[in-house]
Amino acid sequence: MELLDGKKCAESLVADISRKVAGYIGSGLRKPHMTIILVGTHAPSESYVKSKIASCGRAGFEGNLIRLPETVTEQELLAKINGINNDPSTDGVIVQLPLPSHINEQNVINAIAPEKDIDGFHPTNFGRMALGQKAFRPATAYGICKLLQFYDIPIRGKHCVVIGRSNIVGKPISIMLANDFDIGNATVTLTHIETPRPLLLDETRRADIVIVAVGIPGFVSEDMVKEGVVLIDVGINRLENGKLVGDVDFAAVAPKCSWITPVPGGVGRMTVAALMINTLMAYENNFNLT
Ligand SMILES: Nc1nc(=O)c2c([nH]1)NC[C@@H]1CN(c3ccc(C(=O)N[C@@H](CCC(=O)O)C(=O)O)cc3)C=[N+]21
Repeated sequence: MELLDGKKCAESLVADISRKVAGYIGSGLRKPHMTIILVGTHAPSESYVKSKIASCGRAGFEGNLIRLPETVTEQELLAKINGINNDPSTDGVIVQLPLPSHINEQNVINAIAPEKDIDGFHPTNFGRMALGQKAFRPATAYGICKLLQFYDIPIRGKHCVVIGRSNIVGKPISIMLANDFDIGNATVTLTHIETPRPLLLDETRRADIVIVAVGIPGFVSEDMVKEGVVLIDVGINRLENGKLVGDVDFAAVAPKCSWITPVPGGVGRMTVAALMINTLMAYENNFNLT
């Protein structure tokens, strides 16, 4: 069993980005600029936002955090986004999810200018991604692709089983793995929490690569996978004792895997790295650098 080390891979990608940025700044351009909007004070969001801002610092980006109160109205939030859309000093914007229940998340995502949507959540980017056009790829799915590439994990011709059908992870990663223009050309089954158990087991036990994003600690047990599987754990679950765990019963399942992502230090790190890649792309688009 070997670890797919998201921390190491992310650090290497951010080092590449910072070299490019140093070159751009050396030629007189401003820094790439990521803006994050955080509504309220949801504790996990605070921690994710902190790691994004820290990553901006390491890459030579400007990262700024706009805090809005929990009580902000949808209209006020949309107005703020509109202001950032029209501000040429910001290349990319993230509205940290989840939002308070009185705000419709899809309305907010739809309000972000597609050319600043470094999360890759806007329908325009999702559609362009699915169709093989230039797009911001959804950051977690893109980060997983980068991690598989970094470790030279073969994808072509493999049987991949994705568990979880969210718009931000399960759906896009299943498309990207199957596409012939991403890292793709895999054969993919998209399963989810309502997949009948026997059908789910049939799929996961045959899978060469399993990607799980359901948000349930210990969901993937040892009996669900075959010997030598590549296991990508997207879950981030905080237990009552404060420990961070994924969706895989790591101690029991890891010995069966050829490769597995740890939590922490796996996919979470890659999500942040992918956001940095997307921000650099937004910046390069703005300055016609590629
Ligand atoms: N608009 C939006 N874009 C996002 O990209 C987004 C979001 N909303 N909402 C929440 C999820 C989650 N997410 C993570 C980011 C970093 C880590 C990360 O760095 N995790 C560290 C540990 C973090 C810790 O210790 O708490 C690790 O896994 O090693 C994890 C998860 C981004 N998300």
